[in-house]
Amino acid sequence: MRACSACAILPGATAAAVTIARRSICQWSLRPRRNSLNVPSSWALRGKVVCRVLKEELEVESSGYRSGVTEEGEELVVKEAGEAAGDDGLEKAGLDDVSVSPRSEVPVEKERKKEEVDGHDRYQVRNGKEVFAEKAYLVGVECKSSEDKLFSIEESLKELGQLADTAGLFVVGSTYQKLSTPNPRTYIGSGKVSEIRSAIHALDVETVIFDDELSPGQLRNLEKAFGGDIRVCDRTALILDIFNQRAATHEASLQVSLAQMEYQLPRLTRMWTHLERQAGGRVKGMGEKQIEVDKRILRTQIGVLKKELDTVRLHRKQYRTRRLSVPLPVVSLVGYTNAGKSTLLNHLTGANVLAEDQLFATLDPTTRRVLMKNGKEFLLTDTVGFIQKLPTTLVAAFRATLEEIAESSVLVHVVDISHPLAQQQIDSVNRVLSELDVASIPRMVVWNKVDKAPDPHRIRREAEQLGIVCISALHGDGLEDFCHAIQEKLKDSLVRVEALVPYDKGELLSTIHQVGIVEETEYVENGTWVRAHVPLPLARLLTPMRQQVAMTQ
Ligand SMILES: Nc1nc2c(ncn2[C@@H]2O[C@H](COP(=O)(O)OP(=O)(O)OP(=O)(O)O)[C@@H](O)[C@H]2O)c(=O)[nH]1
Ligand SMILES: [Mg+2]
Repeated sequence: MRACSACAILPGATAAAVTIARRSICQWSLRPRRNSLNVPSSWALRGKVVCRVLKEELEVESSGYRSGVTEEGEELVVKEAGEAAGDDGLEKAGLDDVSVSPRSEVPVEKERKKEEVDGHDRYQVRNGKEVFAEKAYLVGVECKSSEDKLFSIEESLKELGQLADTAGLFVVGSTYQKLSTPNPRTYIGSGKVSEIRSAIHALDVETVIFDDELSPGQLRNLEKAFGGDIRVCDRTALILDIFNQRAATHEASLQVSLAQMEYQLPRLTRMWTHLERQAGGRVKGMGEKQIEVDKRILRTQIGVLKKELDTVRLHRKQYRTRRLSVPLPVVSLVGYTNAGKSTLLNHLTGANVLAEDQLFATLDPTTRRVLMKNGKEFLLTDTVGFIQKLPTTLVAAFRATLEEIAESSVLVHVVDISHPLAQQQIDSVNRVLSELDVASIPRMVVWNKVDKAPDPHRIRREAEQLGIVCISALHGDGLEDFCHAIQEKLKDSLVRVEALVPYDKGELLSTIHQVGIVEETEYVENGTWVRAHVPLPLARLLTPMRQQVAMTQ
């Protein structure tokens, strides 16, 4: 099992240090120690408990109890210890800090209460794994200064709720505050902090999620202010957690790990502040030295990951070059997350890409061949969806994947027209695209999910006036019109070529007819002279034959 770097750096550290590390956001998952098995095998962290005697992976029994097996093969149920380990705990880590109770002593009633919220079972199956849904409380800030925001604070919080749900959390409440600028210490004002603290107690909240990226200092101060066992995280950490859960391929895992480590690096400090305080007068104590060591370890890991990613990307590039030898135009589907891109790819190509009503179902690009009724073909690529306030670390990490779309002949912007915030989603996709240097690629907008729109007839009329194709990727409506529109659009991206194709390259000539528009052909002594409009990959393939024509002119 791979250890979380935030945990892995801790062996040898003391109980109190681990307690604090536990409250920080784990490298690999937002809630690893409570309900996933992403803990190093020799470390079991639960509440304020550090147990080194448990070996093997741990199974969660309830939010308050974990079971495991000791090195002697004895089964244990570990329950949350009382208050922080204190100075004593600094010296001793391990079994001393753990309350051990036989399995039968687990208070079943309390356990059951914790397992349900409003009658819902908090154990849910996500991506084939059973996870325990923590209770989350959402917090947003509407800044008067930021007028360029596309989403209102209510809308943004609603989306944050969807993200939390996708990550497997139970949202039990939310609040927001209007400020001229966020408070540099706690992001929100002190009155709001107290209000949230009350809500935490009233609603039994376990995680507080902020809608914007918090600075390491703000995170630390908020955790301190909320006290106890409350985990504080931000939108970026939440999205990183979803990406981490979703990453299915080696490249996606590497990209997400890298983004998580880069997010973690400046935030490492907060694990050690408690220790520094405990150390009292001992300035330059263990905590201070340790943080440098930890940062160095993390930087080394980041370096290793970057190298590994470079290798993976080289393979992808080679694959792309090979694909270019298939002279078909590439059409890329882009759009807001959950717009229906994968559903469209699946319907058109019979592919089996995961498409579900969750955010960020797709992380890796998939390319499939589409054969149109008129016999012409193109390649269709499905890409990762966009979202407003996309974390910069993620944009950077996925830039290479998104670069795929820079090589497309046409970009199809898939819009969920049934969504109440369709226009805002369109604008934020356009914003991300403007950062990706794809302005020169012909673009086409398609309105999806018309079947779900409140007034499909009005939508269709509007689309017709704007020259936009309406489809229902789910039901397959309008796909013929869609393919036709793509073909028309592809013409914009075709390159005009004149080439002399030798007679022994007959297959190239038929490819030109198949994917391009032929204007004129003439049979001459050395081959077939052809003037046509062809997709860029084919134009590249024809380079030597085009040069021959150029030399004779
Ligand atoms: N009613 C209706 N639902 C649709 C349509 N197209 C897609 N959906 C649903 O919308 C949800 C999201 O579809 P996906 O294809 O996963 O969306 P996506 O754009 O690939 O999403 P990400 O991969 O997260 O970016 C799924 O539940 C689909 O069944 C449609 O035309 N009509
Ligand atoms: Mg998808």
